[in-house]
Amino acid sequence: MTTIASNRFVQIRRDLHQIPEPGFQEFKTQQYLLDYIASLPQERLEVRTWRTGILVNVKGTAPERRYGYRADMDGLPIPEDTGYEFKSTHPGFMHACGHDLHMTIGLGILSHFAHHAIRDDLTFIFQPAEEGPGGAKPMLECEELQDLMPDEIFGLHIAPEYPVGTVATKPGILFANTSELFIDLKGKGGHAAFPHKANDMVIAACQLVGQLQTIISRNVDPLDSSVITIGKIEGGTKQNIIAENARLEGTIRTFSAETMTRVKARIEALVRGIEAGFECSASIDYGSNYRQVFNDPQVTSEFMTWVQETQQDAIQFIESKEAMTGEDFGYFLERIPGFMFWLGVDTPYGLHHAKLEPSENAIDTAIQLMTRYLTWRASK
Ligand SMILES: CC(=O)N[C@@H](CCC[C@H](N)C(=O)O)C(=O)O
Repeated sequence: MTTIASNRFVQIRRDLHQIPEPGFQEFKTQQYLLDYIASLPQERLEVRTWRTGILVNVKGTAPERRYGYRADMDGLPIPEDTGYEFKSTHPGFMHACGHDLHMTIGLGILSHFAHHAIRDDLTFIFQPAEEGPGGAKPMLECEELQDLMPDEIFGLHIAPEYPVGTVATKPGILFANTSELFIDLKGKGGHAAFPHKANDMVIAACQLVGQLQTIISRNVDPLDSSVITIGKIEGGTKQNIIAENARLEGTIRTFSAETMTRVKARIEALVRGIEAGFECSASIDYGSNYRQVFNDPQVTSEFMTWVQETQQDAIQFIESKEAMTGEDFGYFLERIPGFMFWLGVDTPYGLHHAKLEPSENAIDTAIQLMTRYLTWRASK
């Protein structure tokens, strides 16, 4: 059964779920968050905005350190297919990666500390554009954050495969290095009946998709997990017109920067080969690149011990493996020690799926866990 507080946060989640917006266009989302934050006791709060992001300084009573908590804000271009009564009101867009829960949990933790002062300062970061083009790196560098820069920072990500009440993380690398991948091919269009008078880019693109996978299977150490996914392929305009242009859109995942460099070198070699073989021209754009999410070993191990020794009644802890997901939270952790953890939300469909329905019972679990953890840290 959910408590009165959690019913309130369940409603907040449902409100946010209905207004998913793309990166750096989270205008309604930002306003909703600001309105809620304005409803909290203001004596120890200082609120700043940066583009569509929000920073909230919660002043401690006798601060010795500053702890940060980050939640991402943006939605995904996925037509929602859940059974929710509170479906997205933005056609073609959905919170399909749990950012509605991430923001709600962030508000819940913030609300707790707006009502219950602790010794140390807190910086809450509501960050835009995690799914792309990436808000963490520019937000880290923004003027508004500099005097609120935390000494340690924490975040979470929903995990559909784990039951509610599960927290999973590990010291060291948790998420992969990522690079987006956009390849455009240009040949010569023509009539479908006269292929010899044209230069078909559909067939060139199809050949390239297959060749790209040889990088993972033939050029990368099988023990050094890496991924190339081509998520979208476009080419042509009509069934009886030979395609002059084709476009591949994908993403690369590696656990080391060196392997990312190696993979990109092979991509470029294969694309040059397609140009020569199909007498076409090609361009490659790597879009946004994210650092690996590297959990500080000391801080993370201490958190793991604290959870297992003090929260065992409410939390089942799992030491997780690395995952090939990306998260630009990695930029925060590159500069500030801290960790990210998986939060179980017990749902059959996975991240980025149109039917994702994370359990709302996880909201209270996460709020309780992080308010207890930060209270403990600020009393040590
Ligand atoms: C947790 C999660 O799903 N993160 C995304 C991050 C996307 C990074 C970038 N836009 C890319 O596509 O590489 C993921 O896809 O892992």
